[in-house]
Amino acid sequence: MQVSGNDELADLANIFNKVQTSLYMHQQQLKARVQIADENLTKVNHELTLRSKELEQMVALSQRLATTDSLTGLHNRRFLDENLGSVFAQAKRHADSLCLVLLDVDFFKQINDEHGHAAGDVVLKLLGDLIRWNTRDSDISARMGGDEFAFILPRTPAAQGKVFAENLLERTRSHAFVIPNGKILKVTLSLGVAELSEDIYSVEALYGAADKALYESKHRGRNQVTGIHKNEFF
Ligand SMILES: Nc1nc2c(ncn2[C@@H]2O[C@H](COP(=O)(O)OP(=O)(O)OP(=O)(O)O)[C@@H](O)[C@H]2O)c(=O)[nH]1
Repeated sequence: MQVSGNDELADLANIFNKVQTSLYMHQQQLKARVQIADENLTKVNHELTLRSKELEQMVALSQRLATTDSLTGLHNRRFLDENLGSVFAQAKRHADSLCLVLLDVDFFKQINDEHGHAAGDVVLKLLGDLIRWNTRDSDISARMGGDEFAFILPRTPAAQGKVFAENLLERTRSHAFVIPNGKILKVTLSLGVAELSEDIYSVEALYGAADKALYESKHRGRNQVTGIHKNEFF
């Protein structure tokens, strides 16, 4: 506001101008503060996004670790058990075929006793690699503990399940297992293959059948595959 003269009106105009200037400065300061706050908020948002991505990755990693066998890198018993229930229910509902295969290394205790626990571990790890190379992505392979492994083969009838097990046995027995002292070991397996049939109503019954077939392979002299269908070995 233009100020001229020296009367009360001029005083008022001077006061008005001072107030206006002060308001303007306050406004500029506020603007600067808002801008800083905005920038800080953007930084915090960015940081939050990074942190939540890290958290997601950590959750995924811990889930993977909880369902992975650390020695072989295959799935563990927990993963297989968690999945068998739903695969079993789906196969029953859609009348699909399904095989459960159980595998046990022959005379594994002898390998440990003769060559040491570390050599036994190497054999299990190499067997894990053979298993990984010889199973389909749609199948589930797991180390159940010790020298025992299991496989869920969805949409697989008994005859095909047996071929899968026999191929794995053949590849294992023709493989040279090199242990840390440089020696080469030959390894054989016993396997049991159970097919889901009308007389099997539960996951436990399917396990029981596969276990019975595996035991039969051991009983018949190991280094072989036994199938079971409706309580008959084949
Ligand atoms: N190296 C190693 N050995 C293990 C591990 N877990 C279990 N074992 C050993 O695996 C051996 C399993 O032997 P068994 O299955 O009882 O018997 P086996 O000698 O394989 O005999 P059959 O199965 O009857 O042919 C035991 O000596 C266990 O101590 C492991 O993570 N690493």
